[in-house]
Amino acid sequence: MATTAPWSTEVPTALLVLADGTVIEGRGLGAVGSAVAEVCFNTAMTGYEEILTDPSYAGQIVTFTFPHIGNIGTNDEDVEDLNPVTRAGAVGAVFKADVTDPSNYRAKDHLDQWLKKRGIVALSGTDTRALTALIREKGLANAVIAHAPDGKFDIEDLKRQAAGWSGLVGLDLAKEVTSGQSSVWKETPWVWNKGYGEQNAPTMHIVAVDYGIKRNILRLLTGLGAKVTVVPAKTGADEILAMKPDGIFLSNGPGDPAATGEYAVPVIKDLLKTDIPIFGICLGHQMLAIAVGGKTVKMHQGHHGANHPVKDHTTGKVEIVSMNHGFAVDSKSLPQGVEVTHVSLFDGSNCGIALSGRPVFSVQHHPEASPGPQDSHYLFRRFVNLIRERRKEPALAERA
Ligand SMILES: NC(=O)CC[C@H](N)C(=O)O
Repeated sequence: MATTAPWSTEVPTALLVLADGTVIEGRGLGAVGSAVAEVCFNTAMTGYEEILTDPSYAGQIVTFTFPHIGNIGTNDEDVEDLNPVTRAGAVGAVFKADVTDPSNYRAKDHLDQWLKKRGIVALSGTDTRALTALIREKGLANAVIAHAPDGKFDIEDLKRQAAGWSGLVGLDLAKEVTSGQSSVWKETPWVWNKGYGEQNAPTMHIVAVDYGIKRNILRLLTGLGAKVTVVPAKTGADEILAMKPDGIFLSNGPGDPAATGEYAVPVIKDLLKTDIPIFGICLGHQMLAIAVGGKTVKMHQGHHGANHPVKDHTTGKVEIVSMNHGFAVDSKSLPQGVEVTHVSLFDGSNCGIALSGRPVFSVQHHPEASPGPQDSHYLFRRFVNLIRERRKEPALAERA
């Protein structure tokens, strides 16, 4: 069913075609061409550049519920993907309002040009509330987003492509977006009027397994005094342990955790045989849960936004967090010895686990924010404190 819209007298230059045959029209921007992916919605009001460059969005089209996207332009600093070869992130974007010229002192590029350079196909001028309502009602949808400046589309072919795509379930995308080689990360968090800093006097060594890692995770680790070595997703446990890490970090990433677990889970199981502190975020959380015997499930509409309330059962405190996941750990599947530490106050889904009496924990949400609130930054301190405890060093205050 085509939407009736104010531009219906014009020729639409972009289409979003859902697997059920729904056709949504709009104006094209960004890359010309098409992309098959899962369409989700993100409710964050800021941080579109970080969202679109989060490698966990590989295989997805992001519908922004905030109506004005692009008005602060783009810069070279707010990107979150690490691998310059894959430039992983969302493959498509849907906006309500047309993108205006950038107005911000940090802007380097217009969002339209930036989307083109990154190969992201986008559509503006559509009713994103209606699309969001549709996803909430029917669930995350497989779709094709297409942009043709002359407005010529083979709609039947687009419908076939959307309906024919097998979807994210069973898809391992971490292997597509991970770094090709190990590297040392030195950049520390952004400070007003100074920009990013550099960590040149680390006091501990963290090895971060890159399943599609976000830069701000690395910055927060270096900011707490770590040297961080980033290693590719398929690095073996022996190789990781040979680097003599004080702590091991399991990153976020795209795709189905169950599919990624095929190579990641055996490594995590081996790492769990040591007493080295381990911290996982999002995909890393899901794979840690699988490694200890739990299961993940596909969610109906996923969690993508920067205003999700989560309760930390270990302190009783509620934090407002950044989220980006379409799969979740099934709390009921977790064996004895695995504590549920965090729960979503939106739907009760699992948001964190810890292994009883061991320095191992993980969370579903994104404590690094970027974009989003910084309520959960304390989790990086919790991880660093586990490392400090093992090294018999005094703990940092959990909140800065
Ligand atoms: N941000 C992430 O790491 C996402 C994890 C996983 N791909 C999911 O969608 O649930």
